[in-house]
Amino acid sequence: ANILKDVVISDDKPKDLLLKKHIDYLLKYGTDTNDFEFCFTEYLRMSGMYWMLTTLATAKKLHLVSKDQFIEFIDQCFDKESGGISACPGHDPHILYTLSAVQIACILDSVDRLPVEEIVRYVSGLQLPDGSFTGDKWGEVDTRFSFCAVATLALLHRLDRIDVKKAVDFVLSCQNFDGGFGSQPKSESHAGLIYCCVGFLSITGELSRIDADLLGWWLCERQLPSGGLNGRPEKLPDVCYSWWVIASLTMLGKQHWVSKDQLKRFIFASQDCETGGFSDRPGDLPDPFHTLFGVAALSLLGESNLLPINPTFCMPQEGQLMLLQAAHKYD
Ligand SMILES: COc1ccc(S(=O)(=O)N2Cc3cc(-c4ccc(C=O)o4)ccc3N(Cc3cncn3C)C[C@H]2Cc2ccc(O)cc2)cc1
Ligand SMILES: [Zn+2]
Repeated sequence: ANILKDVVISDDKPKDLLLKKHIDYLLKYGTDTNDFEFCFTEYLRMSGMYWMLTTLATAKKLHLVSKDQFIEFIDQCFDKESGGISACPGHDPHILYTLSAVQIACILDSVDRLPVEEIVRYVSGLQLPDGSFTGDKWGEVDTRFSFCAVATLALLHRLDRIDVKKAVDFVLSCQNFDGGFGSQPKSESHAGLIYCCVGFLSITGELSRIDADLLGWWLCERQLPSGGLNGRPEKLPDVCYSWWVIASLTMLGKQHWVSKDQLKRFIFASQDCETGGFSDRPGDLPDPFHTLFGVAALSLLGESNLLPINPTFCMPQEGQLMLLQAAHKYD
């Protein structure tokens, strides 16, 4: 008998969304600058800020933070020489953190305060002749960076500044026989990379190029008896995979292929009722990364009191954001 790796959810776990606790968890996070985890994650600080702000915006609590501190941080992380943005001052610029910074500026309605032309030059400079993208000057190629490139340029309305056709050809060359995608041609299918490639094809208007039924089947097979979703066969369920799989299925129009109620039960059970926040699975320590992806997945599943979130950009929908920002203006 094959040993199915899964978790058992004890009955004392939360059965609904403890939204107030998550807001308090995020607002408190990073106030204690000696906190071990806060220091350990300095190298991803810009992304950590995007994860926190997107959660607050989706919970309609953006008014609890002052936008200037975030815009100033982006300015301190802007690398004039390359036009790229780093995770924190003094670190090397990278496409991951350039996207996070542009997402933060969009959420705070401050795109006009970004060095747009320099950022566009940085991103388009990372495209290789075969259409693929490197993450930074050190040259690592990964389909994650193809997604970051088109997501950044689409948010700045500058998609015309790269060779989109070649970029699409490269991503399609990373499609596997199981319908999934990996980080490079011939790499193993993985839910996080499938999200990046489906998102990339959605932004470039080429979703019709993939076999949605074959990929939809691979994605809904990620659901386990606990209701949780894993990232690959034989792996444990994890809240962040809820987002990668559900966002991909939603973009493919097949969200109904997984059991929504069982998935919500797994996500609710992954909340920490003491400190607030979501962990990767019930009983583990929470972090801002899993807190965003737990709230974002619940938003896609129609949870009340949450703004609808865009499955491709993992940001509140444009219209909702403008309403929120308008309200923010008159605080
Ligand atoms: C705790 O160990 C890790 C391992 C990998 C990373 S990562 O930067 O390569 N990354 C994002 C990530 C972040 C956290 C985290 C803890 C505290 C904070 C503060 O904001 O953020 C935790 C995990 C994590 N991972 C690892 C992971 C998640 N679920 C299972 N695992 C093994 C994801 C990882 C890759 C990544 C995914 C999306 C993204 O936008 C950026 C990076 C970070 C911490
Ligand atoms: Zn995870």
